Formats: sequence, C-alpha cells, structure tokens
Amino acid sequence: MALRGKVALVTGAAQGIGRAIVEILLKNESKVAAVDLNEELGEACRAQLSQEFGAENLTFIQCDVTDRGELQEAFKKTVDRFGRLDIVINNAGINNEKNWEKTIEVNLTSVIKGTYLALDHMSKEYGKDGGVIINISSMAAFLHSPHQPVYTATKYGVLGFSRAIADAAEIGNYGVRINVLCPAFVDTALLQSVQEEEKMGKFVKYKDDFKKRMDTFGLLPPSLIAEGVLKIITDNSLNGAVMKITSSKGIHFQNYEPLSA
Ligand SMILES: NC(=O)C1=CN([C@@H]2O[C@H](COP(=O)(O)OP(=O)(O)OC[C@H]3O[C@@H](n4cnc5c(N)ncnc54)[C@H](O)[C@@H]3O)[C@@H](O)[C@H]2O)C=CC1
Ligand SMILES: CC/C=C\C[C@H](O)/C=C/C=C\C=C\C=C\C(=O)[C@@H](O)C/C=C\CCC(=O)O
Repeated sequence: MALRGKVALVTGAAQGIGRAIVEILLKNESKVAAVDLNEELGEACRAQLSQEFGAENLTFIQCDVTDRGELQEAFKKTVDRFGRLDIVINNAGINNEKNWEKTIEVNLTSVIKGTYLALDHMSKEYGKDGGVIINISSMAAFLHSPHQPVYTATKYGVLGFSRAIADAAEIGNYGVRINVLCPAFVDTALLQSVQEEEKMGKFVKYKDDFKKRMDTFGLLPPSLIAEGVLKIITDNSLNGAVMKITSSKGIHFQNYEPLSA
C-alpha cells in the first residue's frame, strides 16, 4: 500500500513507539488520528507534529482503549474527520504485574477490540475498501520475561490472535492484511516501569536482572520500530507475518514451518 493520502489510526500515539509511528506516517504523507489516554501528552504531540506536517493531516483523539464506547467513537471521529480509514495500528500497551487484570485489558482485550473495529471500517465483508492492521506484540512472546508473566501472556496472545485473524481475513477475502510486530527492548517511558513497585509488585525485586537483560540485548530507538511498521504497510505480500526487531538482527521475520500431519 502506498501511503500518500491514506488515513491511519494509531493507539498509544502520544509518546514512545506510537509517536514515532505517527511521525513516519506523516513523513510519508498519510493523514493520522493519534489516539491516546494521556490528553496532555497527546495534545503536545499533535501541536508539535502539526507544526512540521500541517494541522490538516493530524488529529488527536483522547480515548481509553479499554472503554468500548470510547474506542468506537475514536474510529468514528477518524472517519468523520478524514473521510476514510486505511491503516490501524493497535500499539497502546502497559506493563503492570500488580494490576495484571488491567494489563490484559489494555494489551490484549483492547487489541482484539481494535482489530474488530478496524475490520468494521475496512473489510470488504462489510463493503469497505480493504486496509492494513498492525498489532504490536513483543519479543517477550519469544523470550518470555520471568519478571513479567502477565505482560508476557498478553504479548503471546496478541501474536496468536493476530495470526489467526489474518488467516480468517485471507480465507474470507476481507481485503485487509493483518500483521504482528515484536520489538525487543525499546528506549521509551514504558521501560522505566520495571523499576517501580506499583507496576511490578513482587517482581520488582528482579529489577537488576531485568536491567542485565536490557544491557545484554540492547535498547532500540522507537524510530526503528516505525521503520518496521512502514515496511509492513508498503509490502502487500505480508499477511499473518511476525516481524521481529532486535539489536542483534535488526528487522527480520519469524519463520514458521508448515504444519505436517
Ligand atoms: N518499550 C519496549 O521495550 C517495548 C514496547 N513494546 C510494546 O509497544 C507498545 C508501545 O509501548 P511504548 O511506546 O514502549 O510505551 P509508552 O508507555 O512509551 O507509550 C504507550 C502509550 O500508550 C498509552 N496508553 C496506555 N494505556 C492506554 C489506554 N488504556 N488507552 C489509550 N492509550 C493508552 C499511554 O498513554 C502512552 O502514551 C506497547 O504495546 C508495548 O507493550 C513491545 C516491545 C518492547
Ligand atoms: C516494561 C516493558 C517490558 C518489556 C519490553 C518488551 O516488551 C519485552 C521484551 C522481552 C524480551 C526481549 C528479548 C530480546 C531479545 C533480543 O534482543 C535478541 O537479540 C536475542 C535473542 C534471540 C533472538 C532470536 C531472534 O531474533 O529470532
């Protein structure tokens, strides 16, 4: 898919990986709805990027992705503002092993909701024009983190759900490609949460081990994840693909051997 004139909705867009994705989409002449819970950061993101890319190409929508009504309204506002929807990136995520139910709500349940809402607005099964969905998982879905059992579970879930619904999209001729992106450690605010007892609960005692892992595997810039998103959007051959981004191998894909009887 060429990006010029296309309309994208990005969740968790106010900072970190989401903001880097918004920026690369704007650089490639897309129009973007930046969706985030944090109104202050979201408005700041909109103001700063609008200066560079034009206010007509970017809108900020304050929304809690765990609230079905708010998320539905965010999709509606996007189509009302820009007239169409072509790309959806379910990126919003948290790390909270203490309030682990919240982690499941944000990282998994809301990604599923966001995927289904994206299909409502893009799938040919509903008479729409097709599109691309990218769900953000993590390398935690390959190298589980003993310090984040529930975070890890949500990322496994995003990967499994996305691969399955991508197959459904192909079988059902939705005209929508659905792919997963699994970054390793990325230099964002999220990583700071591993130092905090109110986020890590009893696992905070392992924070030094976590730091060692980060030192071992290295920290990625959010801009590299955004490049991976661009590659997925512009490569029409990708559906059900699992892109991994690590310091050791850069952007690469998980290979899955065909299942033999
Ligand atoms: N930072 C890292 O090392 C890695 C992050 N990821 C994933 O990438 C995604 C983005 O993470 P980062 O940019 O690092 O985090 P971040 O904390 O820098 O940004 C996340 C954004 O999501 C927003 N958000 C949180 N809960 C929300 C909700 N209920 N509704 C709407 N927005 C909400 C926050 O306000 C924030 O702006 C997450 O899914 C995370 O699990 C994956 C692998 C590595
Ligand atoms: C608070 C945010 C929490 C976690 C951030 C992230 O979601 C979790 C990452 C968990 C594990 C990361 C592993 C990283 C591994 C690498 O970088 C690789 O270079 C080394 C290991 C194997 C590579 C295998 C492959 O690339 O196929």
